[in-house]
Amino acid sequence: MRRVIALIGAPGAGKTTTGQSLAARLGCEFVDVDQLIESREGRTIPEIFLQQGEEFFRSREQEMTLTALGDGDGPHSDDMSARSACNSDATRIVALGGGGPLNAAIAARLEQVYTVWLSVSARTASSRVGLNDTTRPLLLGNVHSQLVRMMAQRRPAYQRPADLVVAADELSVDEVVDVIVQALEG
Ligand SMILES: Nc1ncnc2c1ncn2[C@@H]1O[C@H](COP(=O)(O)OP(=O)(O)OP(=O)(O)O)[C@@H](O)[C@H]1O
Ligand SMILES: O=C(O)C1=C[C@@H](O)[C@@H](O)[C@H](O)C1
Ligand SMILES: [Mg+2]
Repeated sequence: MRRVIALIGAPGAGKTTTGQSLAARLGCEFVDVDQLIESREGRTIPEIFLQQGEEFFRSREQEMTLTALGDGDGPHSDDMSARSACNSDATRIVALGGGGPLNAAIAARLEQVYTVWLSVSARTASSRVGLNDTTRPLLLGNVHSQLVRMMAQRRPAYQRPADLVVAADELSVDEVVDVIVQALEG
């Protein structure tokens, strides 16, 4: 049976970067849900928010996330341009969008896969996304204060499904991958 490892956490936590690196280390498939949505929609996430609003984005996010987290037999493989080359189809790494775990259907599915919460402080997240980020519609304005508010609100949704919590403030990408691999082997 296919093993799915889901990476969750705030914007800037490192889901995409860590997911790519973990997939390379394990030699397996990688899917980034944000990239999948952009590729399926043929436009960027800020464009989707601007043109059709957050509600539309969230419904696409639910659909794409459930597809990515699916049981491995779904129609995912051939048309997921965001996946990386892999030499094993036993495992798939899925990096969710930052808001994915707030959705009830996604939260339920996260209970059935191995979920890793990349936990960082708002300070770390804002230094990583940059104070003038324009690619994340929910952070427009004061990035740091938006992240403080968002992360306080989301903490339970990240905590609940997590099989592994990686406190990633002080860790390099390689070190985060080491922690995950050790937990998977342990
Ligand atoms: N452990 C780390 N140490 C230092 N920099 C990191 C680490 N993880 C990620 N980064 C850097 O932080 C930035 C944000 O990382 P990334 O895009 O992977 O975050 P994300 O969780 O996918 O964010 P989003 O939810 O917005 O997609 C990137 O520039 C990345 O190189
Ligand atoms: O935190 C969020 O709600 C979001 C994070 C990004 O990954 C994107 O999914 C989108 O910008 C929304
Ligand atoms: Mg990302």
